[in-house]
Amino acid sequence: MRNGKQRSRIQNERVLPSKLAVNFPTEDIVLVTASPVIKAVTNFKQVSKVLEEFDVEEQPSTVLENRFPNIKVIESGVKQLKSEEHCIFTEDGRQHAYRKLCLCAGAKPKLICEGNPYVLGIRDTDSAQEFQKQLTKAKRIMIVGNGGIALELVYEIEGCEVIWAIKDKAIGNTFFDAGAAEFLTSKLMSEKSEAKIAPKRTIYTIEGARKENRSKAKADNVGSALGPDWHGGLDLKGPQEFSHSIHIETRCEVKKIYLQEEFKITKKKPLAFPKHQDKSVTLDKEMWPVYVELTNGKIYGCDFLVSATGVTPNVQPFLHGNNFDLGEDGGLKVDDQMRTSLPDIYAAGDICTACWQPSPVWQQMRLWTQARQMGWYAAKCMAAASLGHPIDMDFSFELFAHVTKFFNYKVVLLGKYNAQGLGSDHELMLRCTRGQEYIKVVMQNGRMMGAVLIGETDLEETFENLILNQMDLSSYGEDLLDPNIDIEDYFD
Ligand SMILES: Cc1cc2nc3c(=O)[nH]c(=O)nc-3n(C[C@H](O)[C@H](O)[C@H](O)COP(=O)(O)OP(=O)(O)OC[C@H]3O[C@@H](n4cnc5c(N)ncnc54)[C@H](O)[C@@H]3O)c2cc1C
Ligand SMILES: NC(=O)c1ccc[n+]([C@@H]2O[C@H](COP(=O)([O-])OP(=O)(O)OC[C@H]3O[C@@H](n4cnc5c(N)ncnc54)[C@H](O)[C@@H]3O)[C@@H](O)[C@H]2O)c1
Repeated sequence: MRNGKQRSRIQNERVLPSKLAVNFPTEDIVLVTASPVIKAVTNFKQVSKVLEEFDVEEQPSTVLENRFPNIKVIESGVKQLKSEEHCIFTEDGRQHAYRKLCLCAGAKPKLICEGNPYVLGIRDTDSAQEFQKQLTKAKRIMIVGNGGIALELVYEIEGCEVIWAIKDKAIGNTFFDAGAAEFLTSKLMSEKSEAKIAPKRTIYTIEGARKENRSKAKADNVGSALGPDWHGGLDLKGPQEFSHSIHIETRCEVKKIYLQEEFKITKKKPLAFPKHQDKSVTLDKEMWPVYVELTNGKIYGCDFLVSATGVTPNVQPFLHGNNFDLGEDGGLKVDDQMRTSLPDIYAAGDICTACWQPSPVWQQMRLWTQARQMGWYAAKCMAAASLGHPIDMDFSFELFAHVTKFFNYKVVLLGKYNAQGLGSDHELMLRCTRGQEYIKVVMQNGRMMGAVLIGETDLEETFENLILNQMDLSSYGEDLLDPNIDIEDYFD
């Protein structure tokens, strides 16, 4: 790569080409993308050692090309990879040789009923706009799934009845335990129930049962995925005059979706939208385009469904003829240098499955933050490999750290925030002020392993340090969460 004539061709990922372009100003860096726009990270803020906050902005590819003259953007989807020949074929009929390649083709929504026109997925700008368009005419929709997209939608949608069907007993299972879910549900169900109660320390067991004392817990081509605040520019409003109208069906999945004509023949009885606090069951007289039968036996009519049921890595265009090792979740397995199992091919972001021995307080989640960090680190690894230099694992993989917003609360997740993989040998400590803050820490052998911080707690930096330095905190006991103790001073 030292010779300017040799080429390094890189698949998509905004961070990665710019990092390479800086490292190798005399090389050709080629960004091949199916998307007509480049997603750029803007307003980047390093909140603490590992926590980052940023916006994501769509920019024309010329912005990148003007800024880095050795980057060339090719706007065409990759339809085939021939790894042995070190080349890719794009939909515009061209062939591109590479010396090193990084695959960053993201993921696709994993829909509950692929191909059904009444089941929408949300991934990119086009699918979000299609959803918005359909919503303007919808009187009732069903949202299936209990992760990031569902949490954002149920809070944002107005003027349309929403039936939220979740597999779990509490909301937001990919981010929260039952305690945090309860804190958020009260906000969702009544924006007015903001009355503060005295701060109270409570301990939750893994099952979420409340105890007053500390206890051992038993414990096709896709566009770029939308980024933080993706709904900010969309008016998620149905045609009706009310703001929120949400009914949650817990512990159920979708059993069958019927079209109107098909449903009429079944003679099954759909339920009306349950009105707030009305326990009586009423049958629905209205006609709907689709009817959804849930595994709990209930049937609801609606205009359409949103399947917010996770993602699957977008590996398909690259598999034919290439013997990649795949992870259990279908991603391209990458090692601690972001290398796939095939020579000179790296991968980063949603498409890959991290297969290195992770730090005890890090796990992979398909998030913008990790896609950015992986893209950055993959570029470093590619550069180091070309120069024959050794490279250490990037610091950002020492600790899982994610900052986001749910229900208008700032949410910070650190380390093993849901005690993932810790077994039953851990304790949870909690401080909660309804409508204001929810703080949970996960402790094991006196060490802090993870934390959930909801609201403006100002604790992220201190907790991040405590998790990273694995200090023995046994002697501090419950003082750790005492609202009258300034914990930052404590550990200075
Ligand atoms: C609605 C929504 C909201 C989200 N909100 C957040 C959030 O608030 N915070 C957060 O951290 N994460 C969020 N995420 C997750 C985050 O967007 C993804 O984790 C992140 O975008 C992954 O980055 P990536 O570069 O791996 O993939 P992507 O951003 O999906 O980029 C993949 C790129 O590859 C291109 N591509 C695909 N196939 C081909 C091909 N065959 N040839 C050429 N190019 C191809 C695509 O056009 C795209 O440009 C959200 C996701 C969604 C869907
Ligand atoms: N603020 C944020 O950080 C944020 C916001 C939106 C999306 N995202 C990310 O975008 C991606 C897509 O979001 P998402 O919400 O679709 O995925 P997700 O992984 O966050 O959640 C998927 C949910 O679907 C449920 N599920 C899976 N299969 C199901 C089925 N057959 N029936 C019913 N439920 C099922 C899972 O239990 C889980 O609750 C994820 O990587 C997510 O982390 C992040």
